[in-house]
Amino acid sequence: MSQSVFLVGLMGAGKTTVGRLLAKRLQARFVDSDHEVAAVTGVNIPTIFDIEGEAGFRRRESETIQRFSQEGNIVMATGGGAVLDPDNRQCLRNRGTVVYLSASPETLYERTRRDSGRPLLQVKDRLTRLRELHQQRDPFYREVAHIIIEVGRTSASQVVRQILAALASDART
Ligand SMILES: Nc1ncnc2c1ncn2[C@@H]1O[C@H](COP(=O)(O)OP(=O)(O)O)[C@@H](O)[C@H]1O
Ligand SMILES: O=C(O)C1=C[C@@H](OP(=O)(O)O)[C@@H](O)[C@H](O)C1
Ligand SMILES: [Mg+2]
Repeated sequence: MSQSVFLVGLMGAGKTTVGRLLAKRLQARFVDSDHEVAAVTGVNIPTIFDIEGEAGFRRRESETIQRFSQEGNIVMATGGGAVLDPDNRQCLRNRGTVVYLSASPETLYERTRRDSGRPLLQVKDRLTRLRELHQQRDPFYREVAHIIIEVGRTSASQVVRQILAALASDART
């Protein structure tokens, strides 16, 4: 495979988990954009939000996406908000195959239960926040995606199998 694969979707959809497994199966390099942003700054995502605000984090995220999407043969897990920036959407759409891992807010709620690493979910009513984010972002995920996978009750390895099947019948790969 030389065409890169970019995973998009909300927090908890499984982009990081599935991306790592998918990269192994495709013998491609795995890149997690959050991980790269943290590596460059030397601090974790909540600390970047604290110091630079969400806007500072988004700038760093966009730089990371622009840089890594130029490489062929990678699997990249993007952060859930990467699609908010039209330049990011264009870049992802044009430089690889974009896979939207689509899940209900209820599923995302269950999966982000024990998490403290996502600043946007440090609120009292996490389910309402996830519903709002879903409503706001779902149209962007659908706009940018070449492939949409519903990930409700599917295990991560099943999701990988579904992506591989979809890639096999996709003209770009
Ligand atoms: N298909 C799946 N089924 C059940 N749990 C999953 C699945 N994919 C991921 N998870 C779990 O959900 C949580 C969030 O996954 P993660 O890969 O960090 O999502 P994202 O990167 O999209 O925010 C993790 O605890 C992970 O183990
Ligand atoms: O949805 C978002 O805006 C964010 C999602 C996170 O990544 P994951 O989608 O991997 O959790 C991370 O980039 C940051 O906390 C902001
Ligand atoms: Mg992630």
